[in-house]
Amino acid sequence: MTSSEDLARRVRDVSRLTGEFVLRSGRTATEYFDKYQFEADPELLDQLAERMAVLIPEGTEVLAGLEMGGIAVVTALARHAKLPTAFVRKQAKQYGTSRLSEGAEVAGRRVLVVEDVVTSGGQVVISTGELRKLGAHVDHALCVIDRQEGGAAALAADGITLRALLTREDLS
Ligand SMILES: O=P(O)(O)OC[C@H]1O[C@H](OP(=O)(O)OP(=O)(O)O)[C@H](O)[C@@H]1O
Ligand SMILES: O=C(O)c1cc(=O)[nH]c(=O)[nH]1
Repeated sequence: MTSSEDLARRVRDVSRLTGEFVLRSGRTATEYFDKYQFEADPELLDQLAERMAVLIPEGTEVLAGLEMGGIAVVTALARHAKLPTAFVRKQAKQYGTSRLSEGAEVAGRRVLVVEDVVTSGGQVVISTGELRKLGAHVDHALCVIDRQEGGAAALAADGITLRALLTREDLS
């Protein structure tokens, strides 16, 4: 099995970019992890998912991946966890089923929010709020990379405990 250090190195090698980046939160950064690079490599994504599966809190009934990068992660994770999966849009679909959360039913179930990268925690807080409005019980989120920029604290303030496979420190 690949060591944790080797896995972190592979993620860093394929996804770490330097330059000037505007982030989702509006912050600027000189370092950016292009998650689509590790998500586009099926072997690497599967190894990440295998490691993340052991971090799933006991009692989780549904895995909910966030659009867009979180969808690939949650799909890979579900293959290891054998749990039903929901795919959470940023905006409800404007036609057809009009759903914000597609796939597995979240109402009344213990839902784990699955994300690729957490920076400020803003997107997880927004999507968790929407899942809770749909009746989901959310108290944990799991991500591939925690950039360690206040996301865990922002989530904690909203009653969400963040678990991360890798931190920015692991990738430096
Ligand atoms: O913790 P935050 O400050 O909210 O930032 C992290 C969010 O930003 C990125 O998403 P992005 O907007 O790039 O969306 P995408 O997955 O649709 O590409 C990332 O996938 C998280 O959703
Ligand atoms: O905060 C973000 O928007 C963000 C940071 C990062 O490193 N990677 C990413 O995809 N989004």
